[in-house]
Amino acid sequence: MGQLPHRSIQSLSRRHGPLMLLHFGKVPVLVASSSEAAREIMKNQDLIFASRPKMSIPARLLYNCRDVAFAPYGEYWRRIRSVCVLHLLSSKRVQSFRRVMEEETSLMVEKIRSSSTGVINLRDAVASMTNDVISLVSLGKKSGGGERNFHRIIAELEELLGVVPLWEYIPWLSWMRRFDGVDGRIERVAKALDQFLESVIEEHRVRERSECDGDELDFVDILLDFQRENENGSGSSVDDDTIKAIILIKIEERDLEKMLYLKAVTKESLRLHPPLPLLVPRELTQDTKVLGYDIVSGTRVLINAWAIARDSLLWEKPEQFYPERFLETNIDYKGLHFELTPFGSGRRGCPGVTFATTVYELALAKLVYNFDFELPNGVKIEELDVSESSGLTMHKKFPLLVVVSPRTC
Ligand code: HEM
Repeated sequence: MGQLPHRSIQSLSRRHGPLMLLHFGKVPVLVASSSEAAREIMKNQDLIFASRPKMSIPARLLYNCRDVAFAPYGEYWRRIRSVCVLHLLSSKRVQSFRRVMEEETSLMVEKIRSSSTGVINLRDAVASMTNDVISLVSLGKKSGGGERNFHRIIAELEELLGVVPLWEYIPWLSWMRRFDGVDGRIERVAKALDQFLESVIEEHRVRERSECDGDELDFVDILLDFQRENENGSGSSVDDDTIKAIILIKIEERDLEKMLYLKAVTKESLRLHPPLPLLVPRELTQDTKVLGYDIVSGTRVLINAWAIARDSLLWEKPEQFYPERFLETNIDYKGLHFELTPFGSGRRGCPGVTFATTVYELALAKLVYNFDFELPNGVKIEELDVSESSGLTMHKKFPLLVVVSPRTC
């Protein structure tokens, strides 16, 4: 599979077709690489494809998969997802985070403006702003000191969630665990995360809540309220580990309406560089047929959204960055168009779409409004290295260094 499995799977599917059944050790894995196959899995048969496989690394790091993204399909998942969607990720709630987003994107612009070096690492500037927005709305405080360290741990968590160890699929290779160092990293990260989240929860518990306006509550406040309501009411209890697991998946993720070109640029960026190229693995819970092939219950499912978004049968000049293509079509990434699903679709589709795209578009709008950008040392745009790094989420491998100059008009 190599470091970039979406690329290896794409070349395999070019030879063997858009629906392949692979065997990772003993585990059957169905790989979908066409929009028809993706529609079949995420829409027509969504219910029986809505579970997640139990994988040992997420289980250890995410409190036995008590987070929304890795929890198996069922009542527990339905309950915590609805808390996230209703209280944290709805359009109304995202609008209430708007002030934080405005302030942090303006602060990013000011930092860039006052930088004396002239050459800016844009990748890190945007990542740091996104981390600050997410820290503020989730934890109620900004990155700094201990939290900076926390962002390093989160980066390591993200990397570990993307590791697919051989011993996961081939049990007799489990002796390798003693030598590959993965277990040690998992234990270190799990401990550091737990200590940090414990302290955040404790701080929120002892903090006096003044006449708090509902909109000022952060994610942890809301989850603690949910915990209290469940203790007093008839619902089943929500313990601290559940709260920690839910916070983690939120953090890890990290008058625009009229700006059509800007929206087209967002779509084109997500088409060419979806942060989760293979989405999040699913698991089939019932025997079925997909595009005429029999698939047995328990099969894992990967959807190569990256390959579908570059399929030459669906896209003209698919490798070219050409935002204008979206000015002439209504295709978007909200889960209804299976040629573009960077956020997945159906029951397990990403509930953070509005949150993510609002921050992204606001940051982009402020950057292009305030600055002109050039690549340093006369490098041409076609020469820019856009290689990807490995992990659960895909990042640009090398920093994006740019020379900025303030716009005068
Ligand atoms: C550009 C940014 C983002 C991308 C590309 C993205 C993409 C995805 C994808 C592909 C999935 C799996 C979908 C599927 O299986 O069909 C997912 C799930 C999820 N995402 Fe996002 N996401 C982003 C940002 C966010 C943000 C900011 C949040 C929260 C604040 C978030 C919260 C979640 C959650 C909770 C799930 C699990 C849903 C479930 O399994 O029920 N995401 N995301």
